Amino acid sequence: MNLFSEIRDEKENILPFDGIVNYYGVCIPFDEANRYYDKLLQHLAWKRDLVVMFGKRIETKRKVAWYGDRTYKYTYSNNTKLALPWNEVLMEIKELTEQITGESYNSCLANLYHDGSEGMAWHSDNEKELKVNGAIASLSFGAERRFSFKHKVKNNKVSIILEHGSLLLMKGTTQKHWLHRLPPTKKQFTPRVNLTFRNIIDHP
Ligand SMILES: O=C(O)CCC(=O)C(=O)O
Ligand SMILES: [Fe+2]
Repeated sequence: MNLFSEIRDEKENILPFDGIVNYYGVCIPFDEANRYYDKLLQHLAWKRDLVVMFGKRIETKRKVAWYGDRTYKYTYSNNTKLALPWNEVLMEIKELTEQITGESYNSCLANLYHDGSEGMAWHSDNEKELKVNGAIASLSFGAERRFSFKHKVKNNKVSIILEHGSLLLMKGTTQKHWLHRLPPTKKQFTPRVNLTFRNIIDHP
């Protein structure tokens, strides 16, 4: 079954089962979202990411930056990152996200896609450092892009367009049962900034 949906009702779960994903739509007014977009491009410590593809470590064109309450370590693709301290713009957006979603977050992974040729392959955010079944809030700025979910066993698919200034919340057992990705597209030529607010388990 291939289910395509663009749902704006914040109360509605866009997944049919085995997880909860709420699309809140545009939460940040256009001018405000523009201001954040410019600030994020300018003030985040953007660096190319490392991924493992066909057993090889590859540097991506997509850039990332990672921030948190403390210098948390986060390891994926055999690559350990240390969180940087929050800056002003991220703290402002984090507080806004906490108000809207009613959840709290202690870290943020930021992604910068320069154009539609850059995306992110199927994965779930289930690294050992992340709180199990913790809420992950995803904010989008700049170019609109499609975001897709695929069930790990049943192959159900759900897609949504992430708009400038929008918020998507993944929670419950979503990461356990579903993969997600940002597919590349030939239809976008401008950058997109994505912020995913998460909770890292704070080991003493
Ligand atoms: O860019 C996005 O919308 C999603 C990014 C993502 O899935 C991640 O950082 O884990
Ligand atoms: Fe993800």
